Amino acid sequence: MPSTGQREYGVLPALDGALRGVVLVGAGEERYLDELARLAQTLGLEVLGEMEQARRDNAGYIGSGKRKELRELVREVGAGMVITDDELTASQARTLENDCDAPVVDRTELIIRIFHEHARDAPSKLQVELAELSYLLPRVRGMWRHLERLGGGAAGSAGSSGSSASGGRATRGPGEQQLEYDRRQIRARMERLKRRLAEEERSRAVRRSRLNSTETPRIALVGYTNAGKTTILNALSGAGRSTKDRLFETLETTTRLVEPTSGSYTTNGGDAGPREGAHRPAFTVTDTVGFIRKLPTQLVESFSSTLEAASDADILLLCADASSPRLDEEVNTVRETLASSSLSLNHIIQVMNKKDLLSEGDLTRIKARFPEAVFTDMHEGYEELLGKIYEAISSMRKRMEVLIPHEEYAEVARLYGAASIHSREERESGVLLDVSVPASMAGRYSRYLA
Ligand SMILES: Nc1nc2c(ncn2[C@@H]2O[C@H](COP(=O)(O)OP(=O)(O)OP(=O)(O)O)[C@@H](O)[C@H]2O)c(=O)[nH]1
Ligand SMILES: [Mg+2]
Repeated sequence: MPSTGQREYGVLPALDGALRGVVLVGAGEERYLDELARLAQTLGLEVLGEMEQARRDNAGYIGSGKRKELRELVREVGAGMVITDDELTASQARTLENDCDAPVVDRTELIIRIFHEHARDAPSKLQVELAELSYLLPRVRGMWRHLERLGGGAAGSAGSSGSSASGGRATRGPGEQQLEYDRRQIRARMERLKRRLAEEERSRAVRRSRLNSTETPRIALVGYTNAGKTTILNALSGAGRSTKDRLFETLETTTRLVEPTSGSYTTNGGDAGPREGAHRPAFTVTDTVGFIRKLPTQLVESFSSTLEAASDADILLLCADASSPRLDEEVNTVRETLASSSLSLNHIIQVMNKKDLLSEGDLTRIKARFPEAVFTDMHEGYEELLGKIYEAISSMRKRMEVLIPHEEYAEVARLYGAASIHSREERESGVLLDVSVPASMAGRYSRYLA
């Protein structure tokens, strides 16, 4: 198989350097070229032009007149590639490619490529490869030509024997037999990947059940891509996870333990700080893969761990980029996706991040619309957020005042880490504690009720 410069798990060839200048095309009532541009930039592409049409054309995405205009535009700005804001069928892509005389990449392929670039751990890589193959399968015929154009003639399709990958293919394309062979190879590879993912899923389920059996409250950070979830995880836990101004920077869930003394946050007295003798419980925070509107169905598997984390969580932090011009839609995309996966949304804390990018006027307006939200930025708001988290943890717990005899000190020690301790007082007969304990521990301590 010819070398395409792709990584070993890759299916789509690396984009040829000459194609890096692109023209974006959006058709239909819902068009989001600003977001498409950010997706393109995340891949290092340069947007040279844009074209929109309110009506979607069945044959070639945009109408035939527009396709001619597009051809002109592509030539005029010297673009190497066209990117559409919606997924195209193989025949729509072919029509558009022919008429505008440039390779066409649709929104789905673009997002899959970003996932490919950003996948770091083994499960993410498997999921991305599966997505690539399921995208490729119905497009095998067109792909030969498409891959060749994108990869500068060095295309090798997934699982292909490579026998027809050389010589003359540009004009003739592969024969029926070769196509059937390719499809069979792709399906076989997909089956293998699914089996491996199922194994991963089983071991993940074991890990989850182990985690779920502990008393430690679980918090999940979910939200639109680029909202600042990882930034908040780092701030709360002192983790040094990568945050970049790229879409889908995080492609794997990760869980950190936040202990009252850990992390880069400090409780410097003040109103939000705990009282004398008070002790806040530890909790775990899970960072997840971001959401996006019109999520390619091929990538749903990549979000399963996000949805799992969300459904396991006791408290959800819904993060939004408050400075986004499409704030409402982004909040709704996240809420609707969660609602449609029938999660119980008991404890939700809405976090409006990137407060520093808001004007006074916008801040006031958004506060009025989301009165319950906590506003954060890289410098402010984490104390308030922690306060809300502990409030939610307490509300899931039973508050009780207990007097534990000194000789049973081990029972006091057990409370630290698992319970919120609101106050502690040494008495002659023992330690008097005002605590909120997880419901599962309430029975154990009821014998000490003061
Ligand atoms: N100005 C400003 N930028 C922020 C703030 N929080 C995060 N950012 C930046 O926004 C970008 C995205 O932040 P991340 O924490 O990676 O966002 P994410 O939600 O984890 O994104 P994905 O993993 O891609 O879904 C980074 O460049 C951050 O530095 C903030 O409060 N203010
Ligand atoms: Mg992230």
